[in-house]
Amino acid sequence: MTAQGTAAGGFGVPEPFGARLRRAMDTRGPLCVGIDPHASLLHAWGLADDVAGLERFSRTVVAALADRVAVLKPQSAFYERFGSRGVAVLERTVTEAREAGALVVMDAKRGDIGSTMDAYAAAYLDPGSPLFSDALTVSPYLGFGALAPAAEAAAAGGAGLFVLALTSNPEGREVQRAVGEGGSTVAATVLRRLAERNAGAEPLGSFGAVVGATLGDLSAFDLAVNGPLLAPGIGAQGATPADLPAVFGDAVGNVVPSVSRGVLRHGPDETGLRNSAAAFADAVRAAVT
Ligand SMILES: O=C(O)c1cc(=O)[nH]c(=O)n1[C@@H]1O[C@H](COP(=O)(O)O)[C@@H](O)[C@H]1O
Repeated sequence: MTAQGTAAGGFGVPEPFGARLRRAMDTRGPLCVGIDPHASLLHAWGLADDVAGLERFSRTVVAALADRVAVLKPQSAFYERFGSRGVAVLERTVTEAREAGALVVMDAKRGDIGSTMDAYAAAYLDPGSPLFSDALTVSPYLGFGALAPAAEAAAAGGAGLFVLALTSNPEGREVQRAVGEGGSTVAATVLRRLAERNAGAEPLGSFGAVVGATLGDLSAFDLAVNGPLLAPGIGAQGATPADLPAVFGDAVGNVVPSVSRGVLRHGPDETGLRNSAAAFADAVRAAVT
């Protein structure tokens, strides 16, 4: 069975994302590398800030890492800024990364009313779509329930969601730690709703939370959502793999630590990218075991 397994639930039934991710984490280690083609990185790699540069950058990251890291996470914004030709590069990047064995989390942070979420789900979570990805980052700030069409499409297509809960940036606090009608913080409500969605899933639910590695002690929050915890903020934003046990406590085994610029700055040399990802992966293993 590859990372893109299709038949664990019986012929024609896609294997759930959570199960595929758990296997990838166990065999490759849990690291996620973000593909964020900033203009400054294109320049640093000796590439032009144009569609050809974008394509070369993306192909290099995929060639260097898709056969070894559990997850690659392209950031849609850096492709969208080139219009339809940039989105075409994003499509090829997703396809090539998946063919090479990585799971792809599309970082597009979509979130809207339910009827519009249906269309976002068709774009990213329908296996027939050119942008189909193993999982999608989504925003719950139009209400967790508004994400239901995406959750249903993900379940039907063997894909997953990563719902913003406690983001890595300092500005997130005012929204995410605000206390809602029931007396819980917004983030605690998101986490509780994820736990409900993932109840009974084995070995891991398909509905994850985004929880920044930069946030320090999170013991006030119940991170036991029976789903993956995508943890950006390692590298350029200042968190390190050594921070993970203190931030995530007992949930650390379900953490997918995510690094973008911290790895990408070692390109365009493929060996440089591989060595950097391997060093992060080793540091994660040392911190978590
Ligand atoms: O959903 C995300 O991936 C995400 C959530 C979050 O809370 N913080 C965060 O930085 N991210 C994304 O993770 C990546 C971080 O990039 P680096 O700071 O270069 O490692 C960017 O693509 C961000 O958009």
